[in-house]
Amino acid sequence: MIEVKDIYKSFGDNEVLKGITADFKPGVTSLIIGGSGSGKTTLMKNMVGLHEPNSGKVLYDGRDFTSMDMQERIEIRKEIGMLFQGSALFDSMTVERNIRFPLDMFTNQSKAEKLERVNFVLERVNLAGKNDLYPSELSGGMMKRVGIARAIAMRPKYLFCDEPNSGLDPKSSIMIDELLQEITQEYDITTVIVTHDMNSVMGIGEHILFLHQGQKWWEGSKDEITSTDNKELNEFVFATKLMETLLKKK
Ligand SMILES: Nc1ncnc2c1ncn2[C@@H]1O[C@H](COP(=O)(O)OP(=O)(O)OP(=O)(O)O)[C@@H](O)[C@H]1O
Repeated sequence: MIEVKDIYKSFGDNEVLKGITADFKPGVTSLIIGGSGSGKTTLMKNMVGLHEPNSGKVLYDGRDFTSMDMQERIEIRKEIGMLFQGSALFDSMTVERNIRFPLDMFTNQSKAEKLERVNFVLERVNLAGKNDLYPSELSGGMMKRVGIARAIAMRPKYLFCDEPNSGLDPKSSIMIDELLQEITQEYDITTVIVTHDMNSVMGIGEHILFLHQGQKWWEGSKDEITSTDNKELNEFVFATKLMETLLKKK
C-alpha cells in the first residue's frame, strides 16, 4: 500500500498541492483525475521522488520514502515500475533490449534468466516473438505494451502510469486499460494511473481520486461517480458529448 499524508507542494508562489491525503491499495487500479493544472502529475511526481513535497509524507508499505536518503530510495525505486507518456522507449534498441534494460541496470541475473523474463513479460502483453523489432516498427498500442512489459519486468510492487493511453484509438485504449487492470490484480500491484480519459474511468476506475485546484475534491469508485452531486466533479465527468448523450438515454 502507498500512503500519501497531507502533501503540500508549491512552485514559487504557486501552491499546487494543498494537503492531499490518500491510500493506494495493492491489487487495485487507482486513477487520479482532474482538470488541466489541477496537480495530478505533480502529485505523482511527489510520490515517486521526482519532486520533493514542501511538507507531508509518502509511505511505501509503511516505509517513509520522504525522509529517506538517495541510497535508501534506490531500494524502493527498484520496486517501482513506471510507464511514461509516449512510452519513452529507446529508439536505437530492439524490443528485447528495451525490456531487458532495467534487468541489466538493477539485477545480477544471467543472460538466460533475463531472456526468460523478457519472453515471459512479452507473452504477458501479447507480443511474444517481437523481440527483434525496433520501436519505429511498432504501432502506438504495441509501443505502450512494450512500455508495460518493461515496467513489469522487475516484478514491481508499485506501478505508476502517466496518461497510459494518450494518442491511442478507443479500442487500443481499452486494451491497454484492461491489461493494466489484469496485471494489477494478477500480481497484486499497487497501481496509480494519471488520466484525463473518462473511458478509462468508467472501465477500470476501481478507486478514483478527483483533484480540483490542488485538493482532493472527491474520492470513490466508477459506480459512484455518475451519481455524485459534487458540482466540479460533475462538470468534469459530463464534459464530453458522449457522456451527455448516454445520460439523456438513461
Ligand atoms: N516543475 C514545475 N515548475 C513550476 N511549476 C510547475 C512545475 N510542474 C508543474 N507546475 C505547475 O503546477 C500546476 C499543476 O501542474 P500539473 O502538471 O501537476 O497538472 P495536471 O493536473 O497534471 O495537468 P495536465 O492535465 O494539464 O497534465 C500548473 O500550474 C503547473 O504550471
